[in-house]
Amino acid sequence: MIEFQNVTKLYGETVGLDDFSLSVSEPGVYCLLGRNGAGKTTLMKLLAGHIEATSGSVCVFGREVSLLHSPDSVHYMESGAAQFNVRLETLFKYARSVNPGFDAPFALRMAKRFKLDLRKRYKQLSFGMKTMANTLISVSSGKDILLLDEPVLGFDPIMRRTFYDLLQESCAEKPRVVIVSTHIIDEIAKIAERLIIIDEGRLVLFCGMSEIGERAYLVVGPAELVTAATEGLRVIGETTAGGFLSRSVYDRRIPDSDKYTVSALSLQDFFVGLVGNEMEGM
Ligand SMILES: Nc1ncnc2c1ncn2[C@@H]1O[C@H](COP(=O)(O)OP(=O)(O)OP(=O)(O)O)[C@@H](O)[C@H]1O
Repeated sequence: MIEFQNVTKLYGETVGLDDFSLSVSEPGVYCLLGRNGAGKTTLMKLLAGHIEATSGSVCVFGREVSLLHSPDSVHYMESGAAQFNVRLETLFKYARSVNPGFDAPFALRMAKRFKLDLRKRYKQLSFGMKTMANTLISVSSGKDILLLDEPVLGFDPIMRRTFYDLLQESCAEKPRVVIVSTHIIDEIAKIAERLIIIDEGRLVLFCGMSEIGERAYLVVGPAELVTAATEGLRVIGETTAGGFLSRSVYDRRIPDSDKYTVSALSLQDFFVGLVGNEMEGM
């Protein structure tokens, strides 16, 4: 479906992606994580054919993507790019006329759930509502590959919950690849099936969410016992307080013990441990 092969994207001397390879072959929700400037938007723009790789290739359904061949199966709306001066109802009609696959009934259902007033002009919407309108048009696009760049930016917690429910409903109705980039990590963790982490333009991790649940955990207890129990394992973060050591581990599980506690690591803590510590050379 999607194939990045040794893709490097340079903006002058700045690295957007660096020898990046990734192969996505199954539908599902993919959570794309990376720090600011890691290359998430660059990845999406390359996939949508909005920019071209400096070297390497990007293919969608076996066809190489370029500025001249942007894939019809991909929907991507650059955040902040749109400044329509029309009512939302007109915008939906427009979306339908340029894309016959646009699922208008679903878009209307979503707008109702989001309490979005379709008679309002796009320009008059609040920041969160504009994101909502963009997100809604994207999810209703009917395309096989959806790229959602910060789709819940400016949403209140209730709207975010509504969005995740609707995305799940939409994917159940029509399975497809949905790549979601967000900094609100633990919320997307609840619905994503797979995880892509990039850092400084490079792929750091690509795995199933269940693997994180199995292999990422926290061990807390007396320092010498925790040190011994986690010896040889990949420790991605640690803190000490009063003779107690707390270690975040990404490796095989260790057995439970009454000498220390082993508990689940949130995706956010896992991400911070993995990427934050690597940046500091751990
Ligand atoms: N048009 C551009 N011109 C110059 N440099 C750019 C351009 N677009 C992106 N970059 C640089 O490429 C790198 C990756 O940027 P990108 O926008 O892909 O990151 P991101 O992961 O989406 O970040 P964020 O989470 O902050 O949105 C950054 O160093 C950024 O400054």
